[in-house]
Amino acid sequence: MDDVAALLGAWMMRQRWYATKGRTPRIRIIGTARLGDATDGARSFIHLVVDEAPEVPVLYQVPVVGRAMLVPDSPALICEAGGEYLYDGPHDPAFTAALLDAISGERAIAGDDVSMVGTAFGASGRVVGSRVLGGEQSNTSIVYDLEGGPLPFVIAKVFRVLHHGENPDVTTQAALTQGGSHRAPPLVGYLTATWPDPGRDSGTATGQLAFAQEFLPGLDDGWRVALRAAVDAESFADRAYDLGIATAEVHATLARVLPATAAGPDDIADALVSMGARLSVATKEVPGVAALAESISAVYSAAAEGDLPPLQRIHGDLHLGQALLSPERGWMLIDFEGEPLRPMDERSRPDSTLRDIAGMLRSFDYVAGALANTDGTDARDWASEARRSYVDGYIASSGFDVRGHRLLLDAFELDKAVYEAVYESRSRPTWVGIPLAAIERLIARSAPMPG
Ligand SMILES: Nc1ncnc2c1ncn2[C@@H]1O[C@H](COP(=O)(O)OP(=O)(O)O)[C@@H](O)[C@H]1O
Ligand SMILES: O=P(O)(O)O[C@H]1O[C@H](CO)[C@@H](O[C@H]2O[C@H](CO)[C@@H](O)[C@H](O)[C@H]2O)[C@H](O)[C@H]1O
Repeated sequence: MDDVAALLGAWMMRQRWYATKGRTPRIRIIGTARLGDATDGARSFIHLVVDEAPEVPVLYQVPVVGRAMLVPDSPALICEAGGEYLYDGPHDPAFTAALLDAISGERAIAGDDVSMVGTAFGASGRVVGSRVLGGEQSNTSIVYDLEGGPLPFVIAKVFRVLHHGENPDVTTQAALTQGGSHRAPPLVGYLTATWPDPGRDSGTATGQLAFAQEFLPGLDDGWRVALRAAVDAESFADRAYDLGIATAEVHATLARVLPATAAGPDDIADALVSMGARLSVATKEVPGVAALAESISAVYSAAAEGDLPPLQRIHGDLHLGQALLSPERGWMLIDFEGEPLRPMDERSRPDSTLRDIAGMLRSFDYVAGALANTDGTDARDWASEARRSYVDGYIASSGFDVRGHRLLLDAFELDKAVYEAVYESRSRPTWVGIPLAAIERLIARSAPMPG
């Protein structure tokens, strides 16, 4: 096993999803489960491995397929070990079929030090093809072509980094499916695992490994649709209005199906404390934020006077890239995993719907920012119209007086822009000016009127 661990580590460090780039992994396999054998003899496994090289060890899921024969020219080859060739599971048809079978067959799988079980919401179908979606980053998404079932296409998202506890990408979308929402692709099912965790009182941890949902082929996400409209100076008002309705409908279903609680002054105080904490981290990392920190704090303090609408499950990282526009079904929301920079256990807590609204408002501003960055096009009016219309649509569907909570909404927007400044400085430094400009605007508009 030690040899396999070292070989896996050498391969993992070259993968997009390897979380601590630049380090040499120190891998220990803590559990292995065999998903099944294909008719050609290929054996599908999921290894759970801990990388002990970083200060805080990271737990990964590594699905592999063992084959006796070499697959010529396969880019999915990981290594040769124990007399067989190991392949990266999501890129191998034996694993992709076994994964969907484990989910939709609701199979309980007892492995070495790890157990797994599938939960299904409906039948899927016979797999006739599968491929990994491009742009693989922290997760790996597999698209399936199916026959003989209710859905022609399914997408399975395989989480590479694992955590104990519920993953909102699964549980929030499961709630939407159970609540009958048409605003998110219906869930087909998911795979849960339990593994040893000496750091926990129970000695074990449980979390989701993967989920599958309907795949809607050929759709553009909202970011592309909006960017195209802005480039053509074509109004986005109607589509933004509909997106406001879609957001409100998702919120309504989630409030009905998952716990929602009235918010009191303590909740506002907590929300503002957490904004303050994010701000202080951001000031250490982004000089542009540090320069504005005092004024940002003043906006947060002003918001303390407001009243917070009820708290409930939300999307958590809503932006145009998380909305798909279907000609037949309208806007649908995806990727309910929450903000990647926020700890997983915080992401399922009841939160304010204003956070999602603020996230989408930021996204319209980003379209203008991205255009100004690329060719200097001024799309500020385009963005203002889209922002107004989005809020109008949200109010029309929910009846919730968003504009009556302007101070809090500004605070959530600022908080998101602060998050974005950190995100951009780490991932796309040339874009950091977009959230920084928004922070300046939000501060200016919140400043008390002179005289
Ligand atoms: N159900 C779906 N139907 C169609 N496309 C999807 C679906 N789910 C995801 N996608 C596509 O896959 C991309 C990545 O999915 P996402 O859930 O955002 O994964 P990640 O968290 O890895 O970014 C999306 O931008 C979208 O283009
Ligand atoms: O899609 P993810 O869940 O990984 O979200 C992260 O990446 C997003 C960028 O892809 C980032 O979104 C920011 O940039 C978008 C344009 O590319 C813009 O529409 C968003 O409004 C803006 O926040 C997101 O913040 C981050 O969590």
